[in-house]
Amino acid sequence: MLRACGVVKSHDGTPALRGVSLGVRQGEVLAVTGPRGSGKTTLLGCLGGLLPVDDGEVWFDDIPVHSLPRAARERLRLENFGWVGSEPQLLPELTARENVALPLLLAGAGHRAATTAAYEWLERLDVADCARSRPAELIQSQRQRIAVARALAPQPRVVLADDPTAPLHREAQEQVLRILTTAARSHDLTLVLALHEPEQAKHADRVVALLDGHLPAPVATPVAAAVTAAATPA
Ligand SMILES: Nc1ncnc2c1ncn2[C@@H]1O[C@H](COP(=O)(O)OP(=O)(O)OP(=O)(O)O)[C@@H](O)[C@H]1O
Repeated sequence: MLRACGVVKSHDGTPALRGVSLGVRQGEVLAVTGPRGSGKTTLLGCLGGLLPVDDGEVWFDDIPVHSLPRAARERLRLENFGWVGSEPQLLPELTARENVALPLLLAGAGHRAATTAAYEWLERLDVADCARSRPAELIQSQRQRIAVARALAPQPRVVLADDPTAPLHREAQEQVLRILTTAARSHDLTLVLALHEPEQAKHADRVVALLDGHLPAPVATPVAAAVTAAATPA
């Protein structure tokens, strides 16, 4: 449902993607791993219509994202894509619950339905007791859980999560990744995760590794890797 074909993208002359092709199936959890600067954020930005590509194509179902004018790309993004960044970007003047309810209200939900759904997502993310607090009153890991709730609440078709566990300690990282992947599987969302730590990719159905803006070779899926490891004599 989401495809990049030979995508090339530079930032002010700095090459970030040098001809990347990959596809993501509906409902798939794909992890993109790679060292700092390998192009993960740029790839997610191009897939999600945040960044225009310099060359190549990006398709969302049968929609050519690469050739949409900016306003149409923006609309497509708002209607279909959720984004979780490595830094929670919440509106400071709104409470946690209002932050999560906002995209639902913007999509046309009634006030009561939006605030009820927002509270349920805050509960799932284990931050329901923060519902009435404003971001400045909360710690970074609580803000990040709220940002995850905000991305999931409208149940977009695709969630792009760029190093979503960066501000969290190890135990919370595990929990947030599990919530993201479980929500994806139970709601048939497509989830693309950019991850620094390759071991976090165990939550994904498939893993690809970016290096210097290239996708050198497919990496074994966690299942295939486990089978290979089991078949290899110690
Ligand atoms: N806004 C920008 N201006 C200039 N260069 C940029 C910009 N954003 C990214 N780059 C460069 O593009 C390349 C790819 O960066 P990108 O952020 O996509 O990689 P990444 O794998 O997500 O890195 P990180 O893990 O540090 O987030 C890097 O060389 C980076 O320095």
